[in-house]
Amino acid sequence: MFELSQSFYFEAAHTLRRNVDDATEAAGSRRIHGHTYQAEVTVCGQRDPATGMVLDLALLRAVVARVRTTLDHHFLDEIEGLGVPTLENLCLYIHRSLAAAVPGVTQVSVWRESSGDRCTYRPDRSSTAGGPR
Ligand SMILES: Nc1nc2c(c(=O)[nH]1)N=C([C@H](O)[C@H](O)COP(=O)(O)OP(=O)(O)OP(=O)(O)O)CN2
Ligand SMILES: [Zn+2]
Repeated sequence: MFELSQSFYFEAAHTLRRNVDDATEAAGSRRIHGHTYQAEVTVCGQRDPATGMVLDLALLRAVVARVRTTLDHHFLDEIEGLGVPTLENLCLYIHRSLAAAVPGVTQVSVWRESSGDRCTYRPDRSSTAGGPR
């Protein structure tokens, strides 16, 4: 098996309701604020001997660019289908947005370097079956 990955970043604003004891922190998250998010998507599959590739990285890059456009410089609270704008839901949203065009996406990670926070989503194996050979 091979793993191909593509990374990207986007800048976006959101609000978040949190159950934390620190009232200042909770209030800060409730206000509109922004983050620089990093993301990485991974496709797993076998190499096609004819092309020498699992998947042409240009295809993955193009699909990732389309998803990035829906997030970069957007207010995440307003993005349809995202739900509460957490790292977890961003992983799910990116995975869902990619899955139709790119089979075999086995992992999506979203993180913020500034805080060290990171979330990784690995879909059930059954939903990634039929990916690149
Ligand atoms: N399980 C999760 N917990 C939290 C998430 C999340 O997506 N999943 N997100 C947040 C917030 O986005 C919050 O705004 C982050 O706040 P905080 O940790 O206080 O960090 P900063 O505002 O300093 O963030 P920077 O990345 O440094 O800008 C909280 N919890
Ligand atoms: Zn935040």
